[in-house]
Amino acid sequence: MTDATIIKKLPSLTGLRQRRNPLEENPFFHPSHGFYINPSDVILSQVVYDLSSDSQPLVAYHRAGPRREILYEPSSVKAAIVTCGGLCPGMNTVIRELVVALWELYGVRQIYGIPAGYRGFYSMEAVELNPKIVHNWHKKGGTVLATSRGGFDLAKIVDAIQIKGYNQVYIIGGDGTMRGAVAIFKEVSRRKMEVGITGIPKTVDNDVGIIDRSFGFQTAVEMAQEAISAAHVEAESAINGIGLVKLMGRSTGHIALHATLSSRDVDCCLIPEMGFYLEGKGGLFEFLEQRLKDNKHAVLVVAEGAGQEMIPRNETQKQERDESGNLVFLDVGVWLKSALKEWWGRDHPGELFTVKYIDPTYMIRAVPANATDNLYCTLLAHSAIHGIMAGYTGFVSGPVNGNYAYIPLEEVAQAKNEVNTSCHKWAWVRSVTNQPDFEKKC
Ligand SMILES: Nc1ncnc2c1ncn2[C@@H]1O[C@H](COP(=O)(O)OP(=O)(O)OP(=O)(O)O)[C@@H](O)[C@H]1O
Ligand SMILES: O=P(O)(O)OC[C@H]1O[C@](O)(CO)[C@@H](O)[C@@H]1O
Ligand SMILES: [Mg+2]
Repeated sequence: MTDATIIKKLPSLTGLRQRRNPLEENPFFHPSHGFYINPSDVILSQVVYDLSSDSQPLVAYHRAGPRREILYEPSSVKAAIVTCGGLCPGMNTVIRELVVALWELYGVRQIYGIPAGYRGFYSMEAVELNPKIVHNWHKKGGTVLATSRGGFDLAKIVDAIQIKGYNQVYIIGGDGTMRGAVAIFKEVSRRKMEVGITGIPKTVDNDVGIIDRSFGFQTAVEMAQEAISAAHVEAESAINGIGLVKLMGRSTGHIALHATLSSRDVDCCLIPEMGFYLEGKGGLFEFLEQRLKDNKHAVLVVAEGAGQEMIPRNETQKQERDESGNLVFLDVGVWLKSALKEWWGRDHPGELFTVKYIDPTYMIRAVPANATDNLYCTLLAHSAIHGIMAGYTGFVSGPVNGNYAYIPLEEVAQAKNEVNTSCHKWAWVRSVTNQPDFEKKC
């Protein structure tokens, strides 16, 4: 650690009295040396350095985990848990583990689920939760609490937190949710309320930055394999067959990229971070023409956000947004399928050709988390609880270089994890598929 190390400070509650962590007395834990995390323990944000270049300051985050001293008297805790945005494998596991760990580790007895996302704070009755109620939730896809987009009314939400007396709020959601959580955290601080606010990043697209990856992502990639295999079988069993699979990924192509690398059946992977074009030298049609000549079939994987700028839109479609304000996308798979058919009919009249389009969109996210993601969700929930019990607020827990860290919420809300098309991973995709370097023309 050098003088140039920047340690990302976390906001803390100030009006509560320090007390011993009740884990000390918990019959299942025998806190040994090293069990508690020192407030001075940090995780470095970067572990790869170029020693030949000028040294940059090191950036470090506080390490997540139980603290010897905490700020809440467990019997005074009234916790609220909310899930917002789209579904993601593992949401129920996070809820379950928050409830079970608050109850079992810290002895908290007042735990409430807020139904249907942010709007639920002020428009619906909260549900009382305990370990019995949530015991098998980790085996279910979706979120038992229900979720929604939109409905973010800051004043009403914070009023509800104040009136109901919640003093710990666990917010599970994606980038939009995290931006909302920042606003709640700031308003709660402005009103001088002693309420811990923590975000648990959820995004099947894996588009949240700083953390290594988001929960549910690996499950989604695994689920995508079935669609790609089916597309491959369909394409192989036809004359000049093309299997086309559209995968989630609004503005990032992580699912498409990882599914492509895992499958090895994919001939071309199209992602939002890399523009592509259809006609002419180096275009998609020329590439597919050659693949069909060589292999008699081809498999295309396209992320939903890819090629959006090429799809013709009417004026209404140009303006269309979902309840949260996200642009509504047109179906790139449907557009691509029709463009492929038009191309083949034009350039190869009378020759057999088939495009089988598979859209497993919701099937890859509306499933329970796999074993790896379930474990990950558990560690996230535990980290969040330990942090909030210690009095931190306005933070997010997540793995940074393999270790769990507490990251300022504002930083996470702003950070975006895009596929870096100049890095090794994308080069690897191109070496596996041998697809064109569309960037040459784009
Ligand atoms: N800038 C913002 N400020 C306050 N609230 C926001 C903001 N952006 C989005 N929200 C709210 O956050 C919630 C979830 O947002 P959104 O629907 O964009 O999903 P998300 O959290 O990004 O998850 P995902 O994109 O992974 O499905 C919604 O209730 C929305 O109103
Ligand atoms: O149809 P919904 O629920 O709005 O969700 C669709 C979006 O949610 C995500 O799964 C997460 O943002 C995106 O990949 C997708 O565009
Ligand atoms: Mg989002």
